[in-house]
Amino acid sequence: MLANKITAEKLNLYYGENHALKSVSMNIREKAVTALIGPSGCGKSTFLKTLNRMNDLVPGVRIEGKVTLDGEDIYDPAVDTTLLRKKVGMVFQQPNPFPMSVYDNVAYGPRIHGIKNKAKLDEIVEKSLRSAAIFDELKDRLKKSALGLSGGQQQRLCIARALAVEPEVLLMDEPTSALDPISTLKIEDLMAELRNDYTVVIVTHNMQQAARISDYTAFFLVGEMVEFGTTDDIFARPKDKRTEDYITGRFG
Ligand SMILES: Nc1ncnc2c1ncn2[C@@H]1O[C@H](COP(=O)(O)OP(=O)(O)OP(=O)(O)O)[C@@H](O)[C@H]1O
Repeated sequence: MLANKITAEKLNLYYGENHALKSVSMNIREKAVTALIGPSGCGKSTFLKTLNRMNDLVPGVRIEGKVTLDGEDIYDPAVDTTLLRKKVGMVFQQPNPFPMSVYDNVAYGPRIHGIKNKAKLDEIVEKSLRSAAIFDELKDRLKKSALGLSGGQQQRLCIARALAVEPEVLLMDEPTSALDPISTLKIEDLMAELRNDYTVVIVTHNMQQAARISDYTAFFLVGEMVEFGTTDDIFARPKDKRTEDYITGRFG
């Protein structure tokens, strides 16, 4: 059994009157891929965003309960959210490179965190692009605009950008849903590599993808976390009838 990296305890989240997360408790294991699955609007993205306090930015949001990272309460008022988001990085559904060069996209985070030395930045940019399996494709285009890349390349660049600040956890919100099948495969292969060094939590609509790439799976339904287990168990031996109905395609 792997160690717990993140623990959510009785987490409730309200967007105004909308009770979007209902007493969700979950242990997210270190250096493993955890997939969040469930029908549209069930709270997967909302839960994902509670893990680096991205929902704090939503007006009218109310959060109760606890989330700990390595045992520390991330909702403690003393927590610096910039440092939290450095540790817990995020990749979104639509690739969103900044309108600047490939190099500057990856160097952006390290620069913000105070790294100015050119040789050090060069090293970080190369290492991050390599980790995102895109260095060879882009090594001759580092000074070119990131907006000229294909969607799949942009998404791997965004992963490199997230890795450049040396996060411990990577949150991915449907990172392949805007990509073609070949780019999707590249990102899935990449995730298999990333699990060696990072704790990865991914929201996916695609159950085959969850089954292929994740070690653990959590099934959400209308704001509740219905079932959590190893991906093998959730797909082959679901305990809850609602999980079984969903994974066998009876609803959703
Ligand atoms: N910023 C927001 N403000 C108000 N309500 C929101 C906001 N984001 C999400 N919601 C609501 O919270 C509920 C859960 O949404 P969420 O996006 O977490 O679901 P999801 O499972 O990720 O859905 P999808 O698979 O369609 O992305 C929905 O009822 C949604 O309308």
